[in-house]
Amino acid sequence: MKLLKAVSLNKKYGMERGWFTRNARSVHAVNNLSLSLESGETLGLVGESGCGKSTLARLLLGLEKPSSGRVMYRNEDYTDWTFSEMRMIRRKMQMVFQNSLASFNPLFTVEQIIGEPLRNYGERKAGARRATVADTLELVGLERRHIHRYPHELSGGQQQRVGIARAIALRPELIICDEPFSSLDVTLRKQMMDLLQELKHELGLSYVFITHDLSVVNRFCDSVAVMCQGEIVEKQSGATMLQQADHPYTKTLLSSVPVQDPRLRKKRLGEEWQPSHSYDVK
Ligand SMILES: Nc1ncnc2c1ncn2[C@@H]1O[C@H](COP(=O)(O)OP(=O)(O)OP(=O)(O)O)[C@@H](O)[C@H]1O
Repeated sequence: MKLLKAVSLNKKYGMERGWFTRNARSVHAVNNLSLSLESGETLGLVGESGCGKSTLARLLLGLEKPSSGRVMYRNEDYTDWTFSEMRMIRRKMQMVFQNSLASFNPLFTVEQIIGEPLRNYGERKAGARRATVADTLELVGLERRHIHRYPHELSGGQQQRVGIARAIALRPELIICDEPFSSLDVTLRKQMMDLLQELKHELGLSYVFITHDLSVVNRFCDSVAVMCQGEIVEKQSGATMLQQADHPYTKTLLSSVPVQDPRLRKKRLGEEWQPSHSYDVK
């Protein structure tokens, strides 16, 4: 069953008319891009900085409208839906950000942060909200005592766990993760990847996972799409990608990223592996 589908998406910035934008150069951030995601799939989206990954995420979430092309959720075309029409789909599609702290209201406690989407979607009873928040905290590996803490009283890993808890509070079907663990150290990153994997099985989630880290793709993604200058230049299964990349851009990407399975790296690039150069998260 296709959960999400994008057909010939284009997003151009700087095309608006006005004194401020008149002389600005336009940017073709997403260029004739099509992709689909099956229910239960984890799709990795990799590509260098500025290639359009976050723009694509915003288009898929309906936070921005494409210049042309269509987006569909369970065969429902929501491209032209208004903000309020998007409500029911937003409930099913959530996002985890690179820097959760920046996305939290600093005056909210953990309980309020995780409870906010529940309140927005009609859960008026404080007791029921608190029970769901407590269940959700447990799911992400935080304790009840964290419920009254403010974001700045949490470690970076705990903040990301709260970001995940907020995303799953409404029990969505799809989570779009935009480099959620890039600020964490290797050990924490592995713990968080394991957590997402457990949640996937427990809650039946699908993921679009934006990352620079090819070891994540290898370990976590069922398939991977490589983006270059707003286009998907290659899409394959995660393991195949690291063994048989076709597109020259993907090969460059593979050779420039230090995180790789040492055996694959040796096989792909004919290099001797130096243990000190690897920080594989396995
Ligand atoms: N609101 C905007 N207005 C104008 N240009 C934008 C806007 N958002 C993104 N861009 C441009 O679109 C291009 C793609 O940006 P985007 O943030 O999607 O890339 P990215 O692959 O997510 O980068 P990174 O990995 O660094 O986050 C960039 O050239 C960026 O400057």
